[in-house]
Amino acid sequence: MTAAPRVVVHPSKQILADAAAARLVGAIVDAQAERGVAHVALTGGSMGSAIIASLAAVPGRLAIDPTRLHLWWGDERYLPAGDADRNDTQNDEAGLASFGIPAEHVHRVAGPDSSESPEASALAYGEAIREHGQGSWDVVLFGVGPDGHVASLFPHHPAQRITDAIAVAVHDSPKPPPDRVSLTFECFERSHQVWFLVSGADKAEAVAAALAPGADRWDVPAAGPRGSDATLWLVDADAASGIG
Ligand SMILES: O=C1O[C@H](COP(=O)(O)O)[C@@H](O)[C@H](O)[C@H]1O
Repeated sequence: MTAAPRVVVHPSKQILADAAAARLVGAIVDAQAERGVAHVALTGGSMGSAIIASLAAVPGRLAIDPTRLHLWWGDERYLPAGDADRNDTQNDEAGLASFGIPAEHVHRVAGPDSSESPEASALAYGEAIREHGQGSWDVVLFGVGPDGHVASLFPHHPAQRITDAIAVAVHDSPKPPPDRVSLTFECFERSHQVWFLVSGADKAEAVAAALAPGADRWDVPAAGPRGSDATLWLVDADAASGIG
């Protein structure tokens, strides 16, 4: 059973980031109270870093026990560690380290400097997720591209159709860089909460398409993921402008 999408519109990108950060603190604190340990999948892109930056200003963040929080990425660009175009680098630059989470709890996807191929990196990441044995994600954060992509799952891309795998190598990405690693839809399906963080008029068409009745994830990947407890579209007014 999954939760139907619920849309929450915010006046601006900054208010969206700030409100989503406060909501994330609450979700992590609740997960730690209910399940002991919280596992959160972060996202790259503009909103992925905006929420990290806003988290640093949430007073309640001190209610989070950083030793019982594990951070992962829903996808990563297959680039060397520290490369400016990596999602984790951009999240680091937004202030990730300020939360004092043990480095071994920040699970980074291996790049070409430490893995033989995107396939080997995807396999290793999947193994790491399996080793942590978490039954499901407490929160998965998604940005949404103008084409409706989420993580590195793009419209009509064969990586969407990989099953029986936690993570997949993505080649020929329509958005540079061409090689990436992404968690699969099958992996994302094991989520308590799925949140789509979307800002900007350039995303309005994708938001409307993903929320349209009968939307197919093959055409609009953002139509796919849903949480068992909540599926939230946290958007600003510009991104919501196409919703009927
Ligand atoms: O390439 C990517 O794009 C998406 C969306 O990014 P945005 O800047 O348009 O919000 C992002 O969520 C994903 O992690 C990243 O690899």
